Amino acid sequence: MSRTADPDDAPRIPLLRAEGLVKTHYGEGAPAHAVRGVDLSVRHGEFVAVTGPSGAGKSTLLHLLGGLQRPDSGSIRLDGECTDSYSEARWATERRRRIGIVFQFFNLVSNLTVADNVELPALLAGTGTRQARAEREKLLAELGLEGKARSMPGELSGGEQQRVALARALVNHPRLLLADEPAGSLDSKGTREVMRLLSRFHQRGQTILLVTHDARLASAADRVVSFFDGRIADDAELGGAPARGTGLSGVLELKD
Ligand SMILES: Nc1ncnc2c1ncn2[C@@H]1O[C@H](COP(=O)(O)OP(=O)(O)OP(=O)(O)O)[C@@H](O)[C@H]1O
Repeated sequence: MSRTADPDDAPRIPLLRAEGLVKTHYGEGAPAHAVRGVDLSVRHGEFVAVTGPSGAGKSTLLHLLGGLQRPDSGSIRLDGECTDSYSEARWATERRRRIGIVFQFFNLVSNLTVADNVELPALLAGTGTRQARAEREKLLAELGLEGKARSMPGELSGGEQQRVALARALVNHPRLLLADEPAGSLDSKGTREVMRLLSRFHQRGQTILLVTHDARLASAADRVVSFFDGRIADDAELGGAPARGTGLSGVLELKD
């Protein structure tokens, strides 16, 4: 049965707690044991990078954590609340309200303007038109896209599209931002922009779980979870960073 956390417990309860997650994909060939028993907690305000080689199971893990796929076994708690019995509709609601997601290929709605792409999740979450517009304007200005509100996604560069996707993911002030290879299809300039923005939002308290195969990008996080063959091989706080979110040196050194 799902349990809503006592607000007094909030600082001690992880924002996300996954226990014993297992997921096998059954496709045309042999079954792919993508996630083979993963325990992972993410505290409020953390910036966690999940890194590892191609095929290690990173994206599958992110999909499980965002309710885009269901685990074969194991459970996920959000803010202390068990999600095991969530329906698809409930997960969709949670993704609008508590979990923002950005993907490698942006997944913007191609026939909606930039403004509408960003506003839509706010309207779907029940935010009034005026407030949704205000949130959209604030985010687009913050992300350097104020002149692009009336553009269509196809008229933007990859980096700009990913910033729109980030605005869309953040418009409802989610507790958790999941980012699946957000720089995976960007050049080094776009990569730096996106990583700077993730760090900036993190410094303001945004909890982020970033999936990346790129160790340099992972160094922007304050904790790196190394994934290998469906399991966590290492889970390390990035000690020595002078302050939260400042481990960007590897990213900033990326050359065009
Ligand atoms: N929908 C699917 N159907 C069948 N097999 C899948 C599916 N999704 C993932 N897999 C397989 O599960 C394993 C883990 O894939 P996953 O995409 O989670 O890894 P990854 O670490 O994110 O890899 P990459 O960095 O290349 O994206 C791989 O063997 C992959 O081929």
